[in-house]
Amino acid sequence: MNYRPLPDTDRLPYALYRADQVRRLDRLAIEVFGIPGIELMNRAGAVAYRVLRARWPQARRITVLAGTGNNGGDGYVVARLAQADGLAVRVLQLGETDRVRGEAALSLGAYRNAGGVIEAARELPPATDLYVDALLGTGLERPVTGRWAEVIAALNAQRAPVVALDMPSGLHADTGRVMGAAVRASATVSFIGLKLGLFVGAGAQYRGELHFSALDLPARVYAGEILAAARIDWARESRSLPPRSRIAHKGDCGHVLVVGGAPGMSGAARLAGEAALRAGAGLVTVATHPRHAEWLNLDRPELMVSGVESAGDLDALIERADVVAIGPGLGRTDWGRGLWARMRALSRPLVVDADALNLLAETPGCGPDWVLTPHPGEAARLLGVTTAEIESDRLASARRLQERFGGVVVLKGAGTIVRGPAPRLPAVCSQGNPGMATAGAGDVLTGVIAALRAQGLDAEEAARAGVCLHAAAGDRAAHTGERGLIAGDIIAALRGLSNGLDGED
Ligand SMILES: NC(=O)C1=CN([C@@H]2O[C@H](COP(=O)(O)OP(=O)(O)OC[C@H]3O[C@@H](n4cnc5c(N)ncnc54)[C@H](O)[C@@H]3O)[C@@H](O)[C@H]2O)[C@@H](O)CC1
Ligand SMILES: [K+]
Repeated sequence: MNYRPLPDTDRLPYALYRADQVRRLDRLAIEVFGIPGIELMNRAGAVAYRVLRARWPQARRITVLAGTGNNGGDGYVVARLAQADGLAVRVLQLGETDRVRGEAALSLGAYRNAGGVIEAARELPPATDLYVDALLGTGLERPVTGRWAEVIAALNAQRAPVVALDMPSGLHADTGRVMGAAVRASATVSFIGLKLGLFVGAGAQYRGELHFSALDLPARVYAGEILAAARIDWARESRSLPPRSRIAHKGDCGHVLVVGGAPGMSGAARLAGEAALRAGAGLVTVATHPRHAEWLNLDRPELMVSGVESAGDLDALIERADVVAIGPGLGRTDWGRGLWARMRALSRPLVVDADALNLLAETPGCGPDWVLTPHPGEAARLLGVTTAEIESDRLASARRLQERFGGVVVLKGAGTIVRGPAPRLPAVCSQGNPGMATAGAGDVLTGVIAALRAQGLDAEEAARAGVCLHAAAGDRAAHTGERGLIAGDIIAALRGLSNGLDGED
């Protein structure tokens, strides 16, 4: 992922918080642990300044865009430090400085006492090497409009790097929604707690390279706060993968049955099957339409294939399988409908994807041992809402899906969410890239989750690990470029990653 550790910034933590929670942590640090607010602000500004100096050491002219809240306060600290270092600094203010209160006012005073000047933000200076976005942080409370939106649009239209303090201004800290306009940052330096909105919604699009500092707050500040979600990545989730027994035989590594591949859509089932093999399943059978059953595994003979005319043909196959992945290329004709109807009636561990989800949307039901893997469009059909509604609060959408359909929900998209039954924390995957928006990538994920489930992980572990393995494999495949990345490239990266050979991207 887009993260380079720098001195003075911690490795990205796994805890994600909402804005109200981070405010509570702030308050606790100040009121209970006695760290003055201005001290926190000075630390925040200092960390951000070090990040920008380390990343853009050649920048001599720095322009700070400041709002009237504490985010602006952090910005004045950066301005003061840059000025003390002999850089050419301009601070452009949005909103009146006489509205600046509290710690931000102290910070403004310190900047002015050091000879700093504040200018009204009329237009962006034509020559600047770097911008600091200190307009809005977690205090964003309404859509960005008028002059603020114009300044943000101008910032996004120019070419100099932009370092956002705490959050890219205009990005909602809880949902990652763009509130009218948002700063497209080159880097974001976030403080105290990582905000959910940096990882869900448009977060990945707007945050740029991500840095974090807890500002040296004692661990006890965090002890009482239940996370809003956990960030997950392959480095961490790979730990749930059991080591292979030295005396394993193929039956010990699980048997996955993939059900799908209506005429014209055999590739989807084939991709899911091959992905399951590469993610370590001992045996994989593809149950598919008889029309192409004979040639489906011609170039992948390790896959077993069974042509099924109708649901009755499935029974013997189900008997031998540990996990069934149903949906890739299933279609919605009588053939696919019959197979889905048979599968949903059985209490087998299922991974439900693609057309099986569309059929589930037609006749809703609930399964305790299901992993559902909808993309936003399928999620919208399942909940009877629009895709835009799903996307406007992805975490809430995943919760509603889980409550309605049971099992574990994997809501795909940038920042894939894994949501098991409460009180388990929702998880947000911080790996993956837009190259993975390609035909068949979802089929690969289905195969991977089924393979991990078949190797003994429970539904939620398999969903979390599967999402991260798939995303890390996509990142690995994207080393040679996102454009033109195909599902087979993701499959090709699975094996190395699942053996710990290239665990971190
Ligand atoms: N002691 C603290 O509380 C610390 C706060 N920190 C910084 O403080 C930030 C939070 O500060 P605040 O709570 O003051 O909030 P912000 O500075 O994020 O913004 C609040 C101000 O912006 C205005 N505003 C909100 N939405 C707007 C919109 N759409 N258009 C125009 N104006 C809008 C509000 O009226 C208010 O004046 C954090 O993101 C972080 O950068 C850090 O300095 C660490 C310590
Ligand atoms: K900001």
